[in-house]
Amino acid sequence: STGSAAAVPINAEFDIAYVTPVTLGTPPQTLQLDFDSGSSDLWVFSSHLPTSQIRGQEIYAPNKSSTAKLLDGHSWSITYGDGSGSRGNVYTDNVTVGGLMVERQAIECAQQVSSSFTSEAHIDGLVGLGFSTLNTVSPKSQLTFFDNAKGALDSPVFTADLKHKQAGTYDFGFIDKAKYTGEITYVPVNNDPGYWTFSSSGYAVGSGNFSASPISGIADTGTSLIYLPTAVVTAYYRQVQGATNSRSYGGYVFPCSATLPSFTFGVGEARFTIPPAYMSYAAVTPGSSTCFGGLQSSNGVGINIWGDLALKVAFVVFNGGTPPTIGWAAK
Ligand SMILES: CSC[C@H](NC(=O)[C@H](Cc1ccccc1)OC(=O)N1CCC(N)CC1)C(=O)N[C@@H](CC1CCCCC1)[C@@H](O)COc1ccncc1
Repeated sequence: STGSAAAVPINAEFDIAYVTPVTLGTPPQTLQLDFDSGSSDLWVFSSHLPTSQIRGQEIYAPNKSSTAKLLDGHSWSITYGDGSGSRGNVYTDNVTVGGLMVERQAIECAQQVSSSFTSEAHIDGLVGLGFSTLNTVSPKSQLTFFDNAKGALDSPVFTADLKHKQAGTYDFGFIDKAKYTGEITYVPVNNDPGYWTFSSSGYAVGSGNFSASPISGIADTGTSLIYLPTAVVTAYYRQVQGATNSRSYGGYVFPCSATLPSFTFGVGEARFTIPPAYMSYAAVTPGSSTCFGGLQSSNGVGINIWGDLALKVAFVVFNGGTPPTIGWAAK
């Protein structure tokens, strides 16, 4: 079997996250979920949430689904890198993504979400696509949608074709040759503790020379930006007039009028260049002439992260075979 579903940017201006329609239960309840290769819980806004924590999101009501079953005595609680979090109880039910159905998928129903989730009306929950070792359900941890689907897939892979300010796709079980050009460069994945961790072969700032120093980081569809070591980040912002690392804004900012260099990263012999226009994010406050950089330091995060900003200039194959690998191709 295979599946294919749209990845739609939630913000018309900046690609800060992408959501994908997912149907849950019988009769089907459709929610817009953020597919996140940086975590491994499938959780949703639910009928178990206080209404004060729901502001425009769609909810999943297990008691309205004839195929929902309570996973008795199980709970979950998760905190993300940006400090947001949620927790609740667990049901199993049918979950369908782009024509691909998994029966008895653990659906983690939120009983509490942090304020940043309440204020993000476009995200009704997450589908974790990291390795199942990261799943937070207790006392028995649960499998991700991908791990549950894997055995039935034509090939044990999913691919991400994210785009700038337009809908892309997540495909499951097959590699669509129409979505990329040239060859796919595969590199090893270290899935301990459970991220899609791979080694980039180096980077270049603008037209500068390529620095061939390996950078270990995670391929993370659930993170908007790129978080890399300080040496890389300072080399980049040294080329940006008026750039500063702002404590108050929590990262590198610069005048929105600044001329930005492109940023190139390597995967094996392959090279991927992020154009200058993609390297600036929202103004720090609406209407401000100070903009937030797409490249930030990983110092405060603890791991290097290749988020949507890097993923959207490539076609990426998450190969869940043995051993797992990750493939990057131009498009
Ligand atoms: C440095 S990990 C920060 C990262 N969260 C982001 O990237 C959020 C995404 C977002 C959220 C809500 C609206 C719009 C965008 O966006 C921003 O933080 N920003 C974008 C906008 C920009 N102006 C400021 C910075 C993050 O926790 N991801 C996790 C998934 C994420 C959680 C929040 C909801 C959306 C999905 C996940 O993959 C990585 O989990 C961990 C990473 C490292 N150790 C532990 C966990």
